[in-house]
Amino acid sequence: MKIAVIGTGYVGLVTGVCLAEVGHHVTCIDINEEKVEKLRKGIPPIYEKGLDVLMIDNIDRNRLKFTTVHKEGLSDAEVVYIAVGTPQSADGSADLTYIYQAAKDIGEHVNRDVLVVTKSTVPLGTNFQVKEIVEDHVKGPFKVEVASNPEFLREGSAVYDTFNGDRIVIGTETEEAAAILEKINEPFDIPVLKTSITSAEMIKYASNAFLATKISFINEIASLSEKVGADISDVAKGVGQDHRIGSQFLNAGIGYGGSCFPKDTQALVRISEEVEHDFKLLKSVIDVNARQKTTLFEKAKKRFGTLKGMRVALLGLAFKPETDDMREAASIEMANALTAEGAEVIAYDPIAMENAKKVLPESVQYAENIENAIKDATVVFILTDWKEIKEKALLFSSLFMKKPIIFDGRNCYSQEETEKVQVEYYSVGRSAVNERAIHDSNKQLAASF
Ligand SMILES: NC(=O)c1ccc[n+]([C@@H]2O[C@H](COP(=O)([O-])OP(=O)(O)OC[C@H]3O[C@@H](n4cnc5c(N)ncnc54)[C@H](O)[C@@H]3O)[C@@H](O)[C@H]2O)c1
Ligand SMILES: O=c1ccn([C@@H]2O[C@H](COP(=O)(O)OP(=O)(O)O[C@H]3O[C@H](CO)[C@@H](O)[C@H](O)[C@H]3O)[C@@H](O)[C@H]2O)c(=O)[nH]1
Repeated sequence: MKIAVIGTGYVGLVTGVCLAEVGHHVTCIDINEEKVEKLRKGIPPIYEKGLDVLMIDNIDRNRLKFTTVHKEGLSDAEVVYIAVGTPQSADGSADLTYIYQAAKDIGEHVNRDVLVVTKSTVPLGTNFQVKEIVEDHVKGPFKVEVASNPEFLREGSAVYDTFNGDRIVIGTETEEAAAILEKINEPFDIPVLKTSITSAEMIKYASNAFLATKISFINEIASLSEKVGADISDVAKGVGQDHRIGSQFLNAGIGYGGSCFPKDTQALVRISEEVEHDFKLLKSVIDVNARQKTTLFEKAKKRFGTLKGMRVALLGLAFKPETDDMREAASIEMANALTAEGAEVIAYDPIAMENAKKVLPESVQYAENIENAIKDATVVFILTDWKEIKEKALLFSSLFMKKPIIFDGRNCYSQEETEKVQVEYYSVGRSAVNERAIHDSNKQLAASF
């Protein structure tokens, strides 16, 4: 099939590349010339495992093209995917500016009957607006159909997820439109759920809201566990072994971040308000997450009194491992709080440092490896559970720091391992380790700054 994809971000690029991989002829369109220039050379502008190989392969096979000229990609396309951003507006709702512009672009440039498929996460009713805008701008007697085909990929495993998804949701007004999308997706061999457009739009928000709820729930249990002396790792394991609950998304930590959960939970609250529904549960999920983001910093404040003048190592900057995405990363709030406190921050991330430099305070310094980040530091904060950080941070802290102290926002280590290497260790939902042994000497250390 001849397919156009508008937007080459995490979703558009992965979708375009994977559709080409299963045999479709795909043109990806983006307004960002620099991005398209890179893409044409086979260089993905994002870090995503396995994407570069598939991209180059499909460019070579002439099944995948990139352009900034909408007409080039749209005039001949039978199916057009919209995968532009839907960022959070000032009032929390989804900003649909890019969606409306993409719909206008489609209307102005298509030259045949077209099926417009929305992959972007959009509020209920948006697909009908897209249809209206496209119809208002088409320059011929072309039939316009729309479909909601929400995307469930996770950053860091986006290619894998596209070929191994749990379901493909197809929301359409007609059986014909659904049949076209089923045919396109047939090679992926993933179960298809056909629904109305509105239900498909709701499935995406409900899925993200539910996963965010699981995280805030386990973080609340973690806070409680700390107070009553339970261990959240054991608690989450025991809870998750119940198949009705499931073990995934029960990792307590410094809260959820990223390009989706924060904005999509806020957007769903706004969607609810528009129909006069007070979504109390989701509002609490958001509040708990906001509080969770500050817990590690508060613990450190309690431990030291002040962090003024201290050299603090931040390990892991991306919002999660295996991505260079800094959107709503916990490191942003932490770096801001530490800098405001007067701490000297030295940061390390295996992949996200270039992106981090654009959003972290200017005073933050960057180390080229874990060892350099921690060797002169008084305290280490772990914010992203990269494999490399999990493997090295504890050992290196015990070897290279004078009095090793770690605040771990991702529970990377067991209590036993930290006890063994004599590291003073604070995590989430578990009691502190080696706290008393060196507490007093460190208090004196803090007082000397
Ligand atoms: N990132 C994820 O993991 C993920 C997963 C599932 C769903 N989603 C949803 O998918 C959508 C896209 O997310 P993303 O992270 O890929 O966005 P992104 O911001 O990384 O990329 C969007 C791209 O669209 C381009 N663009 C904007 N307007 C355009 C236009 N008129 N014509 C051509 N290109 C245009 C931008 O230049 C940009 O490159 C959002 O609605 C998001 O909520 C994202
Ligand atoms: O047990 C957990 C699991 C995740 N997180 C955090 O939650 C955030 C989101 O993680 P994850 O869901 O793995 O990453 P995303 O790439 O943001 O993917 C989510 O958001 C996408 C965009 O809508 C959806 O497509 C995916 O299905 C959905 O998982 C990150 O900050 C994680 O650190 C936790 O704190 N504890």
